[in-house]
Amino acid sequence: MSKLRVAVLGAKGRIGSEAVKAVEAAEDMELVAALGRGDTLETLAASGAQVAVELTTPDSVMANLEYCVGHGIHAVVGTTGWTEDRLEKLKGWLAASPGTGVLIAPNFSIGAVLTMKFAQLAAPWFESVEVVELHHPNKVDAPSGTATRTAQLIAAARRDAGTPPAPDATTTALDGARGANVDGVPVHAVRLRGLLAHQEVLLGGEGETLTIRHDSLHHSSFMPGILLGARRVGSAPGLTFGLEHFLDLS
Ligand SMILES: NC(=O)C1=CN([C@@H]2O[C@H](COP(=O)(O)OP(=O)(O)OC[C@H]3O[C@@H](n4cnc5c(N)ncnc54)[C@H](OP(=O)(O)O)[C@@H]3O)[C@@H](O)[C@H]2O)C=CC1
Ligand SMILES: O=C(O)C1=N[C@H](C(=O)O)C[C@H](O)C1
Repeated sequence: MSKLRVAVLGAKGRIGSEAVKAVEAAEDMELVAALGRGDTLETLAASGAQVAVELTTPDSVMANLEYCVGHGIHAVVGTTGWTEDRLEKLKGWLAASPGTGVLIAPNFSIGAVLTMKFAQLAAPWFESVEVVELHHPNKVDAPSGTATRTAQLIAAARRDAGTPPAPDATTTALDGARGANVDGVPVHAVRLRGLLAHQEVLLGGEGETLTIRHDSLHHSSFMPGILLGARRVGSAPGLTFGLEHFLDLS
């Protein structure tokens, strides 16, 4: 059987360099290109890549995806920075390139995907809910893509269930003290040397609390999800948002 031809964008980065090794080690894949900043995207088409794994930066991801989708190259995207405007633009490119698939995964680790699922399930049952994400200090964006997605899923679950807003008597606060407001859910971002990627969802009700915590201790935690995404994205034309859709968890 012929191998899946995979390219990695952001190949010298923290997660991209790990993805290069994972693709090289996968028996059903061939690494056909490994691009860093400044490398020409024409290498992608010339390499015959079927799937591009996009692990760059929020300022680079859109141009890379426009090229990939325009050339019928499926994409598995871990890069953060997704807004409604950006998603709409991407959907427009995909509409003009039927058959091409893009997976955007706010988090590729199974534990993080399950954290989001568990949080969604628990959210309507507690009066209060807040999200705390903790990352290495080299991360350029805050809050993390995972925390943003988690808060959005929590907010939707509470809206659907008719759960009232969480109680909060704060009348005076230093800027930022109550975190960022993501769809009504406070999200707090910690940056600390020694950490990689961690998240807690704190839920509180009368006389009880529930904490859902996930820790990525090494970039290897993201690799099975990336490889799964690369194998599946070609059979999922259009936009898939969240790895849970390829894990039958949606
Ligand atoms: N979804 C998930 O599970 C995960 C997502 N991430 C996300 O992935 C992204 C990368 O994270 P991380 O590896 O820590 O960041 P790094 O800064 O370590 O890596 C990004 C790499 O991309 C390179 N780059 C920038 N622009 C381009 C371009 N146009 N073409 C090719 N390469 C480019 C950068 O080069 P230079 O240094 O020269 O700028 C750098 O080497 C972030 O958005 C992060 O949040 C990270 C881990 C897991
Ligand atoms: O930058 C990181 O490191 C990570 N980024 C993603 C995010 O913003 O959610 C995924 C994971 O948290 C690691």
